[in-house]
Amino acid sequence: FKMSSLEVSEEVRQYLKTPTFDNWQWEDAEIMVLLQVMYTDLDFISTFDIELDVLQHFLYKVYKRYNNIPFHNFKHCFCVTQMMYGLIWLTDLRTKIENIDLLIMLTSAVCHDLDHTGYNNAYQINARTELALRYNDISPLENHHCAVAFEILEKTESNIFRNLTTEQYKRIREGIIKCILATDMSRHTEILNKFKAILPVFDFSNKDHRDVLMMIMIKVSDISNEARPMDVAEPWLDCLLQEFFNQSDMEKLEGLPVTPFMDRDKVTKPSSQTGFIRFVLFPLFIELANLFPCLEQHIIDPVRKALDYYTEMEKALEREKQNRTQ
Ligand SMILES: COc1ccc(NC(=O)[C@H](C)Nc2nc3c(cnn3-c3ccccc3C)c(=O)[nH]2)cc1
Ligand SMILES: [Zn+2]
Repeated sequence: FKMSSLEVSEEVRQYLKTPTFDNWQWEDAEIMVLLQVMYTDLDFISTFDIELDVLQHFLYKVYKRYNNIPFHNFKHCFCVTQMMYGLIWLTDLRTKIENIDLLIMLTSAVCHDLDHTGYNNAYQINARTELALRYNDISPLENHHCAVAFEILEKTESNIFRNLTTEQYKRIREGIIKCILATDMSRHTEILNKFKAILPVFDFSNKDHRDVLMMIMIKVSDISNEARPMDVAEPWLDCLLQEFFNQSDMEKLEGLPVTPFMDRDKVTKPSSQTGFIRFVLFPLFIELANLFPCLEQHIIDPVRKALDYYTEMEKALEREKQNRTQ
């Protein structure tokens, strides 16, 4: 199935800018074209002199370097990139920050989980894997995702930045490293607190402020499944738990410490989500909505609905358990 970017209707181009976009309706080949459309519709092709065949080469190399695992696969890369793309349009960010920072944000989202193996940093460190050894236990996965991104960009035929100045390339490389490394959830509180501290005096002309905002935006995009309609979000939770259970099964086999929220004998779907939404998702989304109030209706209201849905499911499970024990 070959869908050239010319065949994407105006209706799909508009739908692609909304957080309700349903990734499950599209095949990988179509998703490749939708990613291309994002670079085109943000005017990156003309602004940064990106040749279409180089962009296609880049996206194809990226596609090949994502693995066939339940959650951190190419479809996740698309969801994160599509959410980032939607946020850029919803917040009208193009009028607030430079194009080169938008290019950094979109490209970071595309590359942010490259060659993820389905085993998180805790596993890499506990199992003393090659990645943990190579990166001295410091965000081994995120360092690897970023290194793979620049391996792809080193090749002329897939280097979408090849027509930029050395200065521009240096700035893009610094920005992509910052954004991808920020997706390590062990740094969640550090980054959120930095953002909270500058919010009252946020200044778009301050580079440090923009850097923190870019990290917050990729973090929001990365864990934003529950901001999507339930029939788009729920399958993602099944995929996530599948990957988590694969890891905890392996940890049990290898006698390694097991993370509680990954243990199939301890986790239920509602229990993993109600805590995550209340203590991780809401605080993060609320801070971003403090800067862009329009996001309240687009990403906070849907998450409130998701919390109600999982809270109800949790109560139903509780009632069922009590009936069984009586
Ligand atoms: C502070 O570090 C954390 C905090 C929470 C979690 N994960 C959870 O609480 C549970 C398993 N739920 C969850 N985790 C999620 C979601 C989306 N991404 N995501 C995720 C995936 C891989 C690694 C980390 C996270 C947060 C989601 O909708 N739910 C994982 C890491
Ligand atoms: Zn991710």
